[in-house]
This record gives sequence, structure tokens and C-alpha cells, in this order.
Amino acid sequence: MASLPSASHGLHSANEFCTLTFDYLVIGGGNAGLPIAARLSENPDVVVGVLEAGTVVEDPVIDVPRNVGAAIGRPEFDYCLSTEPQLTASQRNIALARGKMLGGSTGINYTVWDRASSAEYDTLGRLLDPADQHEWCWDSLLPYLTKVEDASSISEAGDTFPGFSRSEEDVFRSGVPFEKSVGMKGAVKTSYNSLWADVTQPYIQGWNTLGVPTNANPYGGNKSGVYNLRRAIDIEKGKRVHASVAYFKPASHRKNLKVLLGAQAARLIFDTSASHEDIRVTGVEFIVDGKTFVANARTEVILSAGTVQTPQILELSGIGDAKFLEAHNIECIVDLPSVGENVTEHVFIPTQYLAKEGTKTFDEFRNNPQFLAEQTALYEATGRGWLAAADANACFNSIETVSRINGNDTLKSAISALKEQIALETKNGTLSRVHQAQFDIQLELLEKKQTATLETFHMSKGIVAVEPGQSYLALFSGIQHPFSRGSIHTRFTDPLKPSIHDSLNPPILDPKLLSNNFDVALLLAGYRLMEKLVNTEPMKKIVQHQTLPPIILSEDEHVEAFIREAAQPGLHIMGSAIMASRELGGVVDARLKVYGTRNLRIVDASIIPVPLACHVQATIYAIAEKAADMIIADKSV
Ligand SMILES: Cc1cc2nc3c(=O)[nH]c(=O)nc-3n(C[C@H](O)[C@H](O)[C@H](O)COP(=O)(O)OP(=O)(O)OC[C@H]3O[C@@H](n4cnc5c(N)ncnc54)[C@H](O)[C@@H]3O)c2cc1C
Repeated sequence: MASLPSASHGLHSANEFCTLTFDYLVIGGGNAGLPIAARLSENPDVVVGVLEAGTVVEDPVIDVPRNVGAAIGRPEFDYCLSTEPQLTASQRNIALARGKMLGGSTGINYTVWDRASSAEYDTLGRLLDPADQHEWCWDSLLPYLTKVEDASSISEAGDTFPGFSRSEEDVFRSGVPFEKSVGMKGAVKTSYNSLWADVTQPYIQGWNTLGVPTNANPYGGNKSGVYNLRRAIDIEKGKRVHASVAYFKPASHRKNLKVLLGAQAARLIFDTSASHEDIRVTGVEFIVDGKTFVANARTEVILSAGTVQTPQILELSGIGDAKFLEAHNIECIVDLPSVGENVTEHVFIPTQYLAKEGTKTFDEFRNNPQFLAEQTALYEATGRGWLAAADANACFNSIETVSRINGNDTLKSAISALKEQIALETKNGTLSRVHQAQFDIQLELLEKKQTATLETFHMSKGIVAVEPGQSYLALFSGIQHPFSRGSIHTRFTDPLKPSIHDSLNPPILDPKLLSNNFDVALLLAGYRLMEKLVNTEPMKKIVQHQTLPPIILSEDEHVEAFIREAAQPGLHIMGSAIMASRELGGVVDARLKVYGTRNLRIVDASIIPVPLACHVQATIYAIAEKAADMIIADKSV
């Protein structure tokens, strides 16, 4: 059950919080906010405050690895957001989970611990002015990607597949060597599974059969291939490691770190009297139990409320598109037309198969009460067993590999059509400069042999319409560099009368999933790729027949209809306040400062300028660690 530690552990009442003047005030105690607060408060001479809308959660639903996914849709853990009707996804209002707790979405995510490829990190700075681009690249981020993690539970470099052996020729190693690419002393304990469902081995061997090699170190800069991924699990305790466990708990005794829970940050307060052309933030207005309070910040405010809520706070504060703000009677403090725009989301298409009799999957928990009882007892006694395990195999493929396996050129034709569409829209003036620049980068990545752009992972359990006593497996294929662009903007109770209580409304979430036809073409190729995988000899040994979609779809137009009906967000939503030059439409600069402000930074997934092919939590932790160093360095200048 949810519980609150005592005030002596860094947690405070609203009244007490407001008597303090903070050097740094962080909004949002999630994936980015907590690492920043923890790093800044290492200096006992500064006072750091965190405003977090959620609470501290200690609950088996969150902590037990087997329960990943179980918190989704439960309002005590999840904001339970929903998109606007997605016009190009069968008009559906699609659920979009976001963690509401100290730890943010790291508390409810699937714990997969992953990185993008070096070529992608090298594009992070590309939308900035040339002089600033070096700040954000693989070389500058790798020290932080390794700093955040503790992979010391891995027994040896090659031991990524406990429980079965593979032939050496199926394995490749490239990029930065293992020992230089993996961190052993960071805050987030990560580990490999020690138990595997019967799906893992055929899945990996199936890919090998299709000519996709096993990648022995996907963390070294080249993530193509099939592999096991680490997860943010403390293998000694058998528990999830989220941002609160990794960063807040070890720092909670510090007298200079104050966290206020249940506090909904509503808007920023500015010093409008100063003559400096860039505006200064002096505090944050927030709501607790319906009452309004103000917290004061002396040096900086760091906005880490996540991709969904960060643009809402900016807009309610008067930072955003002047026309949008004017239309809602909000005084425009800084005109930044891109606030809430450029939103991207990975999109996955699921399939499901009945497993052959005797295939052991996680459905055993559903089908076998004795197994459940034994495993529960084992877990309670030791933190080990099947409750401490979950799937973590993924395969990332480039366009070239997908085309080779599918044995056709449909993706090459789709790329040509995409290029023509971009050229036409550029000529007509209907494509913004920032989208042109983003698309240039994405096209470059698509055509790079080593850059994976389609992820296919499995779940060793049924996901829909499961029959008692039966075991299933599911496959998901997902686009990693979507060309669709959406938006997130504030929803007003009365559109002409803004109120700080509008911060309690979920924003208007319109990621415009599948609005670009190329995304659909790639998902279609992903669907065909899953068909090829299930038809390999290793997979045929465990697959009885397909149950989702319920019939074999041989016509592409039927697959496309299924995609629009069944595609799901990857829950890696990014980019609502991108890092780019102001001229191009950026919201933050290379030091993550909001343009037009002197002391407001954004540090969370909203700043990511071009979608990355990865599960994003590790990258966000790394961005936060890097941002903390920047904040400290800028203070001492
Ligand atoms: C169900 C799910 C599964 C996922 N699986 C994986 C996975 O396996 N691996 C992986 O790498 N990534 C995964 N992700 C993605 C990843 O966890 C998130 O993208 C990432 O944690 C970043 O989220 P965020 O930037 O939205 O910030 P968050 O971590 O969500 O932090 C935002 C924080 O701000 C708080 N907040 C928001 N608004 C306010 C406000 N107005 N005032 C005060 N506080 C506020 C929130 O309560 C939250 O604590 C998953 C995400 C979800 C939701």
C-alpha cells in the first residue's frame, strides 16, 4: 500500500515548504527531477526543493518485477491519460500511462534498461547552432550513460544469456568495448534475468535463423541485432529500482533536500521589474488539497514534469505560442511557438499466439495456483524465483535488414514516397523548418545500415482474450523514428478565463499517431517481419496458432486496417519542448535553458529533439546527470 515516510526523511508540509527560499526548485520528482535534486543537494550549502504531484509508493504492484504493467490504468499510480480521438488510428481515444508518484514513470514502466545507438545520440545537438552542437553527442553523453548505472551484478561480460548456449558465429560485438560502455557504480542497479520462459530461446534462435545476429553488447553504440536487455531490477532484493529508490532514498537524510508531495505545480512566477531582457523566475505557484501556495527560488527553477505536463506548466505561466496564449487571455511572457509541438511517440503493433502444450510462460501464474503459491513463498523468503523475473529480449533492425528478411522493396518505395512528400510540402511552405531539419536527420538515420529503426520484442504471456488453462506469447513490432508529429496543450475549464486550477486538468494530448503514411508502411513491414519470425523452425516448436489478429491477414490493406485499429503507443513520448536553436523553433538551448529566461531550465523527455530508438529511461537519467553538472558549472561561473 501507498505510505508516507515521516517528515524527517526529506518530506515536508506545504506551509513549512513555503517558509524556505530554495536555491534550486525542481518541478516533478520523476525520471529526471530526482537525479537533479540528488546531485545538486550533494553540496550542503545549497537548499533544494522538489514539488511532486504524486506520493511515495511502496507497493508490490510497483516493486515486484513480475507485476510490471499492473499499475497501468490504476489512478493511485497512473495519471490514466487518454489522447484526443486519433484520426489516423481509427478515431480511437488511446490510453497513455504516465507515473504519478515519487519516481514518476520509472515507477510504473516495464523496467527495460536500454540505450539508443551512437549515431542517434550524435544527432541530439544537430538542431542547435553549430557552435553548441558538440554539447550533445555520443561522446559527451556516454560518461553519463555509464554514470547512472550499476551493472555489477553481471557476472562477466559475455554472460548475457544465462541458461543456454549459442554458437559464437551468431554473435557480434561492435562499438565501444563492454568494459568502457557499462557502468558499475551508478545509482540505478540493473541486472539480467536469471530465469527465462520457454519463449526466450526460440525467439533468439528464430532471429538467428533469419540471419539477424545476436549482439553481445547493445550498450556499446550499435544496437542492431537480437539480445537480452538488462532491467532496472535490484537482483539481490528482487525489486524494481525506480528514481525514488535510486536517487531520493539515499539522499533523503540530507537537511538541504526538501520534497513536497501531493503538490501540483501550476505556474511560474516571474520578476517583471528587472531591466534585463531575459526574464527571471522567482518561484512557483502550486496547489495542495485545493489550496494555493507559493514556493520561492533564488537561483534556478528546473522543470522536470515530463513530456506531457511540462508544456502545460509553461503555457499556464505565459511561455508558449503568443497566439495560443492570447486566445486564452494569458499574458505572453516569452513567445516560443514550439511549446507543446513536435511531439513524437513510438507506435507498436501487437500479435498474439497460442503456445503449444508444455510451453512454460508467465501464464503459469494464471493457470496453476500451486505454482503461484510456491513462487510467492519463495519470493517472500528470498526475493528470487519467477516473481523476480520478466521478459527482456528485444530485436532492433535496420530498414535494410527488414527489407532483406521480408524479401521485398516496399520500404524502399515508401522512403521514396516519403522524400517526395517532404519535397512537396517544403516547396508549398506547409512543412515547418524544424520538421524539415528533423526529417533530414531521420532520413539520414533510416539509410544508415547500422541504425535500427524497428524494434520487435516478445511477451511470454497472453495479452488479450486469454482462455483458462492456456498459455500464450505475444510479439510487438514498433517504429522508433516516427515521422508523425503531434501536440500537447493546456486544456481550459473556461477557454477565455485561465485559472491555475487548469493545471489539474489533463492536457489536450494529440500525438497524431500514424498521421504520416511512412509510419504505417514501416509498421506493415514490422507485421510481416513478425510473420517471418513465427514461421522459423525454432518458433514453430512453441507456436500453436495465431490468435491476434484472429485470422491470417494476407492482403496488405487488411493489415493496414488492423494497424490503425490495434496499434498502441510505446509510452516513450518525447519532444514537447525541444532543444534546438531559437531561430529553428527550439524551446531550450544547449544548456537546457528556456529561451528568453535567465534561470529556468527544462530537463526531461520533452527536450529530446529527434525520436530515439530505445526505451528512454536510461537516456533521461543520463540527460539529468549531465544537466546537473551544467547547473553546477553555470553557478560557479
Ligand atoms: C507504462 C510505461 C512503461 C514504460 N516502459 C519503459 C521501459 O520498460 N523502459 C524504459 O526505458 N522506458 C519505459 N517507459 C518510458 C519511461 O519510463 C518514461 O518515458 C520516462 O520515465 C520519462 O517520463 P517523463 O519524462 O514523462 O517524466 P516522469 O518520469 O513521468 O516524471 C514526471 C514527474 O513529474 C510529476 N509531475 C507532473 N506534473 C506535475 C506538476 N504539475 N506538479 C508537480 N509534479 C508534477 C509526475 O508526477 C512525475 O513524478 C515506460 C513508460 C510507461 C508510462
